Amino acid sequence: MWRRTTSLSPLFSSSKHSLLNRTRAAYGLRIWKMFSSEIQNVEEGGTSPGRTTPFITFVLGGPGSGKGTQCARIVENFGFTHLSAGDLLRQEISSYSENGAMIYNIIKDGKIVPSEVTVNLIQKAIQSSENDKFLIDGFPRSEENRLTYERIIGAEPSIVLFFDCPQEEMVKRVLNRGQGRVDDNENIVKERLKVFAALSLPVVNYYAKKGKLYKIDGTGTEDEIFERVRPIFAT
Ligand SMILES: Nc1ncnc2c1ncn2[C@@H]1O[C@H](COP(=O)(O)OP(=O)(O)OP(=O)(O)O)[C@@H](O)[C@H]1O
Ligand SMILES: Nc1ccn([C@H]2C[C@H](O)[C@@H](COP(=O)(O)O)O2)c(=O)n1
Ligand SMILES: [Mg+2]
Repeated sequence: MWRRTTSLSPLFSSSKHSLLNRTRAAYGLRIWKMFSSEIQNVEEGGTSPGRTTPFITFVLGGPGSGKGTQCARIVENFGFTHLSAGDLLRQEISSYSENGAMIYNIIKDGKIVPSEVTVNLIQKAIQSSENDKFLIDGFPRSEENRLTYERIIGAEPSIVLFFDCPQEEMVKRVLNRGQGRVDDNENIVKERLKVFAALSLPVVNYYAKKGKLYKIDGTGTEDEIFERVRPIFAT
């Protein structure tokens, strides 16, 4: 069953104690320890020294469904830090890191990079940020991605957004993107769509069953789509 954006549960509470309870439910011990000084403060009823427990939103959708575009709007309006798994991987390629060549060879074929590589990049990015609200865009792309994240980070997302868009529209957007991405061509976009249907949709269904999924109609203008997203984050 899909969660509808019209029946929104409050995502951000003004009460520190309800934040504590909600994040306790959502996060496992390892990520909880990363933020332990703040937790102690909240439990003692003290004031926050600037860092709170993280609120993590996974952002899912097929290639060209508008994840990156809408994440930029959420960042502008709600102060999240945007971590695109694809961008983190592309940075590894452009910095000629140890895994760069391997990542390039996988991305150029529209396949999925080994989960540990991607999760380690996400973990580093979270740890090096001062923010406590993250959009993790394009992740998890597979059940294996999801399970590896849970194993390494020891946590689950607070919520999951899914941009639902017809294939023809996604293909049109990808082919018009004009950013010179090695995977933005007709053959590879077809492969990415197949990978999305076979490996990513099961993850979408998993979070729907857990009641964490917000399915958003990804058609229309960027503004129209953002007006569907806004109520999810508005207090
Ligand atoms: N509502 C929209 N209508 C038309 N074009 C759009 C819309 N939203 C985004 N675009 C354009 O479509 C292209 C793909 O959008 P975006 O990069 O946000 O998708 P994505 O889901 O992040 O894709 P990928 O998974 O391939 O990174 C971009 O050129 C973007 O400007
Ligand atoms: N969890 C992920 C995310 C991305 N990749 C690889 C494979 C994708 O085709 C490519 C581009 O990602 P995008 O920018 O479209 O989100 O990056 C992956 O292997 N695993
Ligand atoms: Mg993107």
